[in-house]
Amino acid sequence: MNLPAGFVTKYQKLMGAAAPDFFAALTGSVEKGFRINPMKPTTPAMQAKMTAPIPYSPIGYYGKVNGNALEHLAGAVYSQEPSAMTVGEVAKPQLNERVLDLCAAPGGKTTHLLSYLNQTGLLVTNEINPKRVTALGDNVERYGARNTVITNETPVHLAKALPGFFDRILVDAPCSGEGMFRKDPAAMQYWTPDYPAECAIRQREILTETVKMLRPGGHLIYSTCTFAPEEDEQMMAWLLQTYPEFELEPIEKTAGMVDAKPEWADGNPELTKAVRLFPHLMRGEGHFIAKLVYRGAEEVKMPKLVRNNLKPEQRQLWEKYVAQSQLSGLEALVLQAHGDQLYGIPAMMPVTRRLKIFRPGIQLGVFKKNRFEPSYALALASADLALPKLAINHDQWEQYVHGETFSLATTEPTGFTVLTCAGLPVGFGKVVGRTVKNFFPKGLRFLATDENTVL
Ligand SMILES: C[S@@+](CC[C@H](N)C(=O)[O-])C[C@H]1O[C@@H](n2cnc3c(N)ncnc32)[C@H](O)[C@@H]1O
Repeated sequence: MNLPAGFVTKYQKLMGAAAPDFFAALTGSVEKGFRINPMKPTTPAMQAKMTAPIPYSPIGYYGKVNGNALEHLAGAVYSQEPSAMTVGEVAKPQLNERVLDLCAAPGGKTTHLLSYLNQTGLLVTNEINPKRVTALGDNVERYGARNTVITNETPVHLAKALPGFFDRILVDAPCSGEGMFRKDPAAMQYWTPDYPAECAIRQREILTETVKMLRPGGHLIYSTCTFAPEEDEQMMAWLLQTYPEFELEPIEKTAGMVDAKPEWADGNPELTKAVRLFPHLMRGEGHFIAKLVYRGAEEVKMPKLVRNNLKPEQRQLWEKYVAQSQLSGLEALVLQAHGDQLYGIPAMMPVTRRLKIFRPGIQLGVFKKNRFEPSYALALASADLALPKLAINHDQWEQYVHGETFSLATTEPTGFTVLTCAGLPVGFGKVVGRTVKNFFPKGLRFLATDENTVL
């Protein structure tokens, strides 16, 4: 791998004696990792893989997972390079907080935040790019979140709609991606000596809107996967100068993390509280993270919250399904029909008419003529819900994800049933006697074999 010449010249100066080690690491091999989803059961295959814990994350492990494996498709594991896991650990929300992940696709940090919210509070997860928001939706659905609203908005629009609203905001900023050179060498093609300064302009615009959305005492976590001081220390120096009501909070440094470098910005010693992750000092690709607290005093009046909007006949169909399936655990959600789709909206979500909402909550199912059909998303979010469940083996799971109808050894109660494999909910089937009709989403079907689904 040939690093861009301008990059080498710049970092020879900045890194000094450490430059050869830094460059050598950037041309070395990529470090892989995965997180487990604490809201879902751990399968034996996961246990067997969880041999090398990541020291700074209780849910992170070194190693690679297969995207076709049962555990990945059922949202029990998430593939994430180890240094990216520091962001979720630093951001770590408290239960019941209102959290915004402003630059969220494909959802690595979002799923990490969800692990700590544990179905409480509210996560508004936003992606500006309409193409990338789909992947975010898929990952949130697989993860089984019931407390999440997905928006497809600009920071400007969000700040207008939700001023002073959030307890915690993560800005995992679009950046020059120098920490991705090893993982994705194509990132080097975009790099020019001016690129970090161009990215910094956009980051300042994003942060200018972000600060408007925090409550007094709220936390802002800013991260990049680049080494460029313009986007890291200099961005935080600018923020502290421009918004004196923000203070940096210290981040604990372990496993090779080092203090951020005031000498790469305005010399403000406070900047050492932020953290740098370099690939020659730790097992990961590289990141910069800063955590700030907002000391402003002005409370904003909380907006009106979402309300149920079901028509009487829709309510009846839903209540009939709840009674038949003895479903419980969703009582806290606000129910809204959008067309024929039923959504469960987190109760802490305000009414925001002007926002582009990609998914207003968890999609619970569809109203069909005279009946309600539960959704794939509900099955994936049902690990801790009371619903009819039926254990299937791995061979049956392979048939299921291929879209086949399959048979059971015994007659089971008729109706929509969450199928579980190795304890993990994998989707709905409709049991009729000894036959399971297939409700695995058509767009996700694939030919699974014992070989291509090994975790
Ligand atoms: C570093 S990536 C996010 C990675 C994500 N947090 C994760 O962990 O999977 C930055 C994201 O910011 C988005 N973005 C680009 N320009 C933006 C802008 N002006 N405002 C907000 N987000 C932007 C990009 O589309 C991209 O998805």
